[in-house]
Amino acid sequence: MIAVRPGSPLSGSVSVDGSKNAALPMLAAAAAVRRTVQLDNVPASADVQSMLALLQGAGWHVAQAVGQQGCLLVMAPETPPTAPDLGRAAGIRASYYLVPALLALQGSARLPWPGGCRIGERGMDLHFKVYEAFGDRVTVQDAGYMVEAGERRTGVVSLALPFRSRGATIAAVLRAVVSGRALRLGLPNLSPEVLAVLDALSSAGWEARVSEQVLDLTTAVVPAEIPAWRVPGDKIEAGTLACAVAATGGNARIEGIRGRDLVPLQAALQRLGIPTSVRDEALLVDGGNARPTGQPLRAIATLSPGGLDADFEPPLMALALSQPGTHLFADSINPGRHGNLLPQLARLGAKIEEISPTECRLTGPQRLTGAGVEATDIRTGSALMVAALTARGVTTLGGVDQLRRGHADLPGKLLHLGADICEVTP
Ligand SMILES: CC(=O)N[C@H]1[C@@H](OP(=O)(O)OP(=O)(O)OC[C@H]2O[C@@H](n3ccc(=O)[nH]c3=O)[C@H](O)[C@@H]2O)O[C@H](CO)[C@@H](O)[C@@H]1O
Ligand SMILES: C=C(OP(=O)(O)O)C(=O)O
Repeated sequence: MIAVRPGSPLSGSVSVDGSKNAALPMLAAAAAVRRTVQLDNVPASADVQSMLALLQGAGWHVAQAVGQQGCLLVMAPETPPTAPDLGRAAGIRASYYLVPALLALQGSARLPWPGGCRIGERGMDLHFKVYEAFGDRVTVQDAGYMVEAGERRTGVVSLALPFRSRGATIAAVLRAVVSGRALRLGLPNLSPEVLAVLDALSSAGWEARVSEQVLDLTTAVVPAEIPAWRVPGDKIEAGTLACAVAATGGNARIEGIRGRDLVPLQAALQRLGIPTSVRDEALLVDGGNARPTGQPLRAIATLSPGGLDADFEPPLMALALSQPGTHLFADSINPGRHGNLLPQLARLGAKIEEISPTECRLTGPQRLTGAGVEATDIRTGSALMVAALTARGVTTLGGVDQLRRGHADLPGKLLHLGADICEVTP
């Protein structure tokens, strides 16, 4: 468990780790290109460890660079292992990113339904449409699904998604990579995580052109040198730390980010009257000079390019509890998220009006009181830590394994900024 008590305003500098949600598809992309790839800034979060174990279980060799934390070499197997071990696939959502690499390696991919955060129904129908567009055969069973590679074909594969699914966009891109075919994908997801994969592939012989409506992927000259990819800094970890700093009225420098990934989060903080700026890959949060506006925050999760990532919504909700105004929150992308988060915030005394299972409204500032709470998913855990920093008394957070799935050490980073936080054994 983690125990959190309110204390002085957070201050100082802290660096974020690489993004878990960018590292996962980048590792799958490294597997899909079937050549040695170097990846840097790979976070040590539990889901990333599971992905590495899956790659190794399927025959890839993963070598840790000596003395360089977070720097890995991913090397493709010549032949598939006789008994692949994909036992951890049900534990993470992103196991589905491995389908294209497995098709290239062994002609089929049999996987359990993806796990990850329990935040509502999480379909794979669009992934299956992608594979069928490439001529693959998909079979679904109670426990999971199987994709079998169709006959080798040539020519451009053209399809349009009905909505901008991040997972289905990555599936289409990586399936194109392993088949060596060009892709024209309508209504792609253009989140920083997808763009990070496209950027990485550009150093491995693929060229992507994107507009809001279409993603075109074509082959280009394959460079001889080993592609070296860098996982972008975790925008969600940075946003969570920014909310924590702002909630305590502190000033801090959050390093290791790309400014463009944080624009929607900065817009939300600005609306609340909390000044932020980006300089030299650092987000500066000036909570000490906040001028609360009392304006309503509208934190609506969206898959649209440049919109608010769903994973920013929980820490913003925790912050908004301390900010004047009536604030609205919605996440229809992850329909079970509010069902996890709201009851836990209620244990701290938060009064939140549920308009529907995916929309809610709250009026701040509210006085919270420490209590025993549970991290029922990654972002519920991190949001509860933000809320606990302003709650009177001690908050104990259980379910820390959930938190660690997404962040190698979020409590350590808060501690570094001066939070009164420690691990306790119940
Ligand atoms: C590992 C990872 O990066 N997870 C992120 C990813 O999740 P995830 O991979 O679920 O994101 P998608 O954009 O693919 O899915 C969005 C929604 O569409 C649904 N859907 C998706 C594909 C499909 O074939 N059928 C279908 O119904 C999903 O169940 C989900 O409700 O993006 C979410 C939205 O930004 C984030 O909250 C998650 O943290
Ligand atoms: C929902 C998340 O992850 P996953 O999709 O892997 O469950 C998350 O990162 O908050």
